[in-house]
Parts: sequence; C-alpha cells; structure tokens
Amino acid sequence: MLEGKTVLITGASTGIGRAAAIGAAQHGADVAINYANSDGPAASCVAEIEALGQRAIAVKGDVADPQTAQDFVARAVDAFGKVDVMVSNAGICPFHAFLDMPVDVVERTFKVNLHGAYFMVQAAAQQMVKQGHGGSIVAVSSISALVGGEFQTHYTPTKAGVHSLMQSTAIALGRHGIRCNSVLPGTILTEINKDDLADIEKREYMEKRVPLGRLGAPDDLAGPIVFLASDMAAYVTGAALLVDGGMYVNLQ
Ligand SMILES: NC(=O)C1=CN([C@@H]2O[C@H](COP(=O)(O)OP(=O)(O)OC[C@H]3O[C@@H](n4cnc5c(N)ncnc54)[C@H](OP(=O)(O)O)[C@@H]3O)[C@@H](O)[C@H]2O)C=CC1
Ligand SMILES: C[C@H](O)[C@@H]1OC(=O)[C@H](O)[C@@H]1O
Repeated sequence: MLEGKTVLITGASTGIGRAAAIGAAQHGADVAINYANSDGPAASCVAEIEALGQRAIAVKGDVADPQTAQDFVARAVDAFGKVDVMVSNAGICPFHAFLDMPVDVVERTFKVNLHGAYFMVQAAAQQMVKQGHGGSIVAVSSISALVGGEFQTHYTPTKAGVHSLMQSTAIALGRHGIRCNSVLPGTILTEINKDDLADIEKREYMEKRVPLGRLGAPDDLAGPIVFLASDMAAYVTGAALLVDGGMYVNLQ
C-alpha cells in the first residue's frame, strides 16, 4: 500500500510510532523516524525496517523545538529524495492532578504535543508543496480529544488541538493535493501509560470499558495509519478515525 513512498514518523522509537514505522515498511515504504531520547530502541527500529528490505534513518530531536521539524524533513529529503507521508505522533502524558499542576508540566506538554505537531506538519507540508505531487499527513490525536481525564487536564486539550489542526490543515492544503487526517487511539498499552496502568484496579476498569474486551496494542494502530497514509484513502481528508475497541461509544 505504500510502495515507493517515503514516510516520516515522529516519536517512533517505541509504542504507536514504532508500530506505524514497521507497518509502513511492511507495506513497501522507506521510513525516517524521529525520537527524543531512546537511542537503542530507535536503532533497533531502523534495523527492523532494514531487515524488511526497506531503507530507514533515525533522526534524534526534540519536537518542541521548531528547528527539529525543519532538520527532520531536510534529513529525510537528503536520504530518500522526497516526503510523501508525515505521521505526527510524538507525545507525552505526565499524569498529574489539576489543582496543583506545575506550570512547567503544562507548558512542556503543550509544547511537545501541540507545538511539536504544528511545526512538523508545517515543515512536511512545505516540502510536499515544493515537490508538487501532494501527500498525506496523519496525526496521532486521541479519544482524549473527545472526552476528559481527571489527571490529563493539560493533555486532553493538546489532543483536541491536534484533531483541530488536521481539520484546518485539510482545508489549507487540499488545493495542493495534501490530505490531513487524524487517528484517535483509545487506551493502548505503551510506555506512556505503563506506570498509570500498573494500578491493577484502574487497568481492569479501563479494560471493562472496551466492548472488544481488551486494551489496545501498538500494532492496532499500524493498519489504520497505513490506510490513511495510502492512496486507498485518496478521497479521505479532514477525517478523524477512532481506534479504541469501541471504548468511546460505551455509555452503558
Ligand atoms: N498509549 C495510549 O493509550 C495513547 C497514546 N496516544 C498518543 O500516541 C502517541 C504515541 O504515544 P505512545 O506510543 O503511547 O507512547 P510511547 O511513550 O511509547 O512513545 C512516545 C514516543 O514519542 C517520543 N517523544 C516523546 N517526547 C518527544 C519529544 N519531545 N520529541 C520527539 N519525540 C518525543 C518518544 O521518544 P523517546 O522514547 O526517544 O523519548 C517515543 O518515541 C502520543 O502522541 C500519545 O499522546 C493517543 C491515545 C492513546
Ligand atoms: C496515556 C493514556 O493512557 C492514554 O492517552 C490517551 O490519549 C488516552 O486517553 C489514554 O488515556
């Protein structure tokens, strides 16, 4: 589904981004991954993609810095000659209560999750417009764009923002043949919620909320992301796809 395409993915050393990177390679893409800290996992992601017969590079950089986006796109173009797909995925969720939320935790979460997505999407779009043959942008938002979380008051607005960013960029970039969509994962077992879900009572509660009967795995996102990235979704833009095992619709 992605034969001959160059796919860029932020935050792809672990979790959903990594699964999407490997999924893209399984579908024939060359892949550039961005990550912040995890050198070993980033290198092993590259090795896994190369073992599939595709090309891959890892570029370290903090998405909160707008320059990282310019550098990431430039490095991908140097390596592969073009950018066809940007998956904006990097994110953090340091769970914390609202009333004593530290200012720096709020600011950092906004900068990584929302500013980071904004500047990555903009840098990829600038390159796609220059190339002149369209492209696809997929942002990893969340079920949390639609519903709240007591310990996520700083996080859920960033995910609503990412969802909104895809709606507005779908309009701004449609004339260039660039499609912009988001995926809205439910609760997926990754590093981001390892500590939170170590609380067995909470984990069982979250599991019970899912009609499909289990929490998600990173691989559950790979297919939907590859689909939205691919030409199979040629007439899909401005859309938001819940990938949550049915959690959102489960009132009672
Ligand atoms: N897991 C879940 O239940 C859900 C997750 N999401 C979203 O999915 C996305 C991926 O998270 P997930 O896979 O769960 O978690 P992980 O913690 O496994 O992955 C996060 C990834 O983002 C990278 N990252 C973190 N901060 C930065 C930064 N400042 N600059 C560049 N890269 C960074 C990490 O790199 P490194 O390890 O090198 O720091 C890592 O590759 C996030 O946007 C999250 O909000 C949405 C809904 C549900
Ligand atoms: C990190 C959380 O477990 C995860 O993040 C989200 O976006 C979902 O709402 C889950 O709560």
